[in-house]
Amino acid sequence: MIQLRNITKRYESGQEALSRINLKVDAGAMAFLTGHSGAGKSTLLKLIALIERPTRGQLMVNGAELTQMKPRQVPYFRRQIGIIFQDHHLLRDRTVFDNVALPLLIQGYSRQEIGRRVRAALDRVGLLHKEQAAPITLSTGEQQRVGIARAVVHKPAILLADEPTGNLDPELSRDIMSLFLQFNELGTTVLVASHDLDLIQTLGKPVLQLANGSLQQSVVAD
Ligand SMILES: Nc1ncnc2c1ncn2[C@@H]1O[C@H](COP(=O)(O)OP(=O)(O)OP(=O)(O)O)[C@@H](O)[C@H]1O
Repeated sequence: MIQLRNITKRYESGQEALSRINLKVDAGAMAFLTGHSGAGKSTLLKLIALIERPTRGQLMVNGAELTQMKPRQVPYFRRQIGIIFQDHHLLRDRTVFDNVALPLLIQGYSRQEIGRRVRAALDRVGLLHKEQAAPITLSTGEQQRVGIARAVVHKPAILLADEPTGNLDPELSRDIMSLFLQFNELGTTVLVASHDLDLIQTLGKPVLQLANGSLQQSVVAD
């Protein structure tokens, strides 16, 4: 599903964020990505989502070779991916429903299909009763769950999360991680970057260690 071969990423500043990374994540597998601040976790997720391009190496995602992908193909490629950030980037002047509907509106779904899918995604994160609420009236954990609903509403094959529990207390962090485990159970390939070693080591999934742009374990089987 995801395969990196000898991937190096050097930013224009000259900073080498990743050095000759090899990684294979099977379809339907789940793993956590950890490492010190600046180790390259966000960069690795951005390469897989084609937010950044590698400097060298080969990167295959769901059968596509990303290094050769033309800019006009990128939006179609991204439909296979859901991304969750620590700061969930919700639109403050729209309801919860509208925030979650956004990816489907962009992809041209019918109003009826949007309603059905948005409610299914909100139900899955336990927030169906908040569909007409403004994001600002929700707790931080609820806002993060809206971000997760928005990331999964188009049923992506791959879910990427960058420090999704960074602002949450231990109990809420565990709830959020359980949601990712549930999506994985349903067949989604999931990669979560997290500093929270105490939590992620209890979840029964491989923990990949990035250190100074290098990765130790490199195969994640389903
Ligand atoms: N857009 C950028 N331009 C230049 N350098 C960058 C850019 N983004 C990241 N870097 C550098 O690349 C290295 C890896 O950064 P990255 O954000 O991937 O690490 P991280 O492991 O996610 O860190 P954190 O846990 O602090 O979020 C760092 O040295 C960072 O300063």
